[in-house]
Amino acid sequence: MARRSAPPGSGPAYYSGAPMRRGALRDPNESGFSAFMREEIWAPEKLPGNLSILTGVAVFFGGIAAMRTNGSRPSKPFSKGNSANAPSPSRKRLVKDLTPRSRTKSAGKLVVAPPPPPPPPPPVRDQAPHTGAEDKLKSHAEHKVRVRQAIERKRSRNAKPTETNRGGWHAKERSLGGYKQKSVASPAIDIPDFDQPWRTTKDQLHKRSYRDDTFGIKKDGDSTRGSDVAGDTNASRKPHVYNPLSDEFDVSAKSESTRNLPTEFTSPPLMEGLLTSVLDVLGPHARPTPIQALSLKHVVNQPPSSVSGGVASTRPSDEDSGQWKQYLLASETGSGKSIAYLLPMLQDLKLSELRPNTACTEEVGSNSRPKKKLPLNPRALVLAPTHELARQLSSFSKALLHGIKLRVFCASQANLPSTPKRSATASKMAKEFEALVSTDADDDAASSALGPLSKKAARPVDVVVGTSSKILSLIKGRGWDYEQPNIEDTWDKDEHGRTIKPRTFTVGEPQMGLERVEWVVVDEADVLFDPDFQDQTKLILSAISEARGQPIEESSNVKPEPSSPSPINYPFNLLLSTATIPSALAWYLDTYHPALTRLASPNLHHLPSTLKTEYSSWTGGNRNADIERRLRRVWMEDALKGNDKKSKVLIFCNKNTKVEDLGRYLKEKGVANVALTSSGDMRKRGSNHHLDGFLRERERERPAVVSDGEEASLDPAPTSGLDSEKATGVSSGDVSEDPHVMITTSLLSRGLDFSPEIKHVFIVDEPRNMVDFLHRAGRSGRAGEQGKVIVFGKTKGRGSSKAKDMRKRVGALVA
Ligand SMILES: Nc1ncnc2c1ncn2[C@@H]1O[C@H](COP(=O)(O)OP(=O)(O)OP(=O)(O)O)[C@@H](O)[C@H]1O
Repeated sequence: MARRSAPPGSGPAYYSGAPMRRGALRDPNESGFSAFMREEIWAPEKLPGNLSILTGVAVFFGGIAAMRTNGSRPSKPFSKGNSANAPSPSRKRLVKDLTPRSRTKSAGKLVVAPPPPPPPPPPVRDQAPHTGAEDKLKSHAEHKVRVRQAIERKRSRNAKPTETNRGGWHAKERSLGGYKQKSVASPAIDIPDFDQPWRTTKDQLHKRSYRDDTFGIKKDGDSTRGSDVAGDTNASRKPHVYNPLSDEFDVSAKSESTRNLPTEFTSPPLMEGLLTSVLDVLGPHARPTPIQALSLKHVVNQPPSSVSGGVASTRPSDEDSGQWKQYLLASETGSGKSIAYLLPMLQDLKLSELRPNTACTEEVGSNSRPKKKLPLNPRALVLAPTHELARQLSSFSKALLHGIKLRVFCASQANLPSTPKRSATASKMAKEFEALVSTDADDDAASSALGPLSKKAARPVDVVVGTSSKILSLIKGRGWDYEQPNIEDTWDKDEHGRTIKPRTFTVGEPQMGLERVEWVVVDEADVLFDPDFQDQTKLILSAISEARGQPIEESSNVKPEPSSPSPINYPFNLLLSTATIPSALAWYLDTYHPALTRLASPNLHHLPSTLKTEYSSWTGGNRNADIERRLRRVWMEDALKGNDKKSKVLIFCNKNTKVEDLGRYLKEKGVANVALTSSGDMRKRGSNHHLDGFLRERERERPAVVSDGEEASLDPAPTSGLDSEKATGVSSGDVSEDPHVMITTSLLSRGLDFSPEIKHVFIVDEPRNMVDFLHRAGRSGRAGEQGKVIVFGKTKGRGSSKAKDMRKRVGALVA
């Protein structure tokens, strides 16, 4: 049967059409309002819902009305004994009552400001009969007063600092001859004058309240030393704030804050010649960094008024009192600690030289009977953990000595242990040294060791800089620590299987006397007093004490510890310098040097404020490829910024094998690089040429002007480190350009002053601890230069929690 077609305009079969509209059945005479009421309000299906809405609205408005009349205060007064009839306060009110009215943030904790004065009493009314209307009026007036007070409180919290609350939380940026720092002052904590240039920012203070009191001096058991800071102590007010890094750093709370630090290198006056050299090196507008200011104030012996590069008439007061100085200088990386310890030392050496009856030539101690004169007889020693650092420090010291003509000798010749096994270069150097020192007698011998000086210009060495092991071999003779294998099983065998008795090794002659040593600087003290290196360092210090006639006797009965210290008083000035105070160092100092004064900058244990932190995620594939990509991104950013020069990048790995692997990979990809491991051949050269292009280069040292105006060359080949000779033998990808990448381990993370061209530090392996991180990162962003540290890590999936934890820790270091 044929299907009937649907009528035109009809919908599909499932389409039911629009429902009939209500209005369709409406009485045409009914008004719109009554239709609305009938259909929307009174309609039986809507009535219950409408009634609940109405009830809700009524309760809401009723509640408001009730609160307005009775909410602010119990309608009936109640006493302690009558608390039963007290209205139960709302939770909001309860909280409000328990919370201090006004709070001020200070130094990372909430400092509770005194509560505001009580609200003014309500206007006095006539003693008229009490009516309900009057109660309402009264509560309304009180309510208005409270609202006004709340507004005022809010305003005062947001208010800009006034003159009396100068600084408040307002950070002020100042430019300081190369050092740009933010400054802030808060009346709530005791930090130095507002005029001091190295103030911390609000954020810094907030994040590290525990450090506010590390600015300044700490001298256990001696409150008089800090007499010029008397009254400044804020130890009692120090908030206890949890520091997530406290297991790694000493955040001891025993320091005092200090005021009135010098803001110029001239105050207190340095000797004229020394001041000129400092300004030559740093620039004419340079100002002391915080740690330098502390050193100028507390460690530098001011020259007597008769001296301004001329002749001193008296010894410095410290010497008169028979007190040897013991100071720890602690401040963040790149903040100028070298100058902070060199200035007091060099100035004092010069002053003692100018003194009548020159003490610098006297030998001290009861056993100072005339001995065989040794080639080196310095008055100061500077100990450094690596040869590279020793060379750089020696060059830097020389640059500071043009004006005062003291002589520095770098004891580091090659990066080899002091065993008889030496490379050809090293033994050649040793022979040269021995030949030089054996040709002349007495002090001239030492000066001849310093290079081709004419006899007229020859002077004894004043300062020796070197690694502990090198200095020990100068003191005790080359190979003093060489252990002759006595067990026959370890001896070599010839082709017939017979054991060959090893050649007896003769320990070399000592080359350095210690009787005249008056100053010892231990740079990177946290390394050199680390349990691994402590023995060597202490051996040198005891040897000096013995040579000066005051041998150190260690008590063997009780094992000393901070609670029962065993103070060691060395008969010379001892300066320790460090960017981090790990717990081990703090323990050592508390135990053996409880009287040592700690000078610390406000930014200690934080990254330099000019150093930005960035995180880079591994993609999950080839990590070397990720590093290469990031390197290229750095250079692309340089190009986009219009920089002609590609910035240099320092990459830190944990292991030598990783260094070599990454070096090879980058080389294959055409990225020229220097891969430097602790055992690399490049380090055996006895110079810093392997770091050329990466270390900060200063103007080549000017020849020293000797007393009669004659010029003489000071530089022996091994000590220079600033020579422009290009490094050879470095692994290089693209031979057409100098390497822009250096890959290394923590070996080079200590103390070295890298070039400002190093704008990026890559940390590709998780450092062992935060101390290590601070030192690695601190190779960039030095002396107020901009820098960036890029931390690589896994941000997703398994193993990412480690990276997250690392981020948290790094976050706590951000200044
Ligand atoms: N007052 C200053 N003004 C400008 N530059 C300075 C000042 N003092 C030092 N510098 C420069 O800052 C750089 C870093 O100095 P230095 O190597 O002494 O830092 P440091 O605190 O010892 O660092 P690290 O902890 O890494 O050893 C040097 O190039 C130095 O010349």
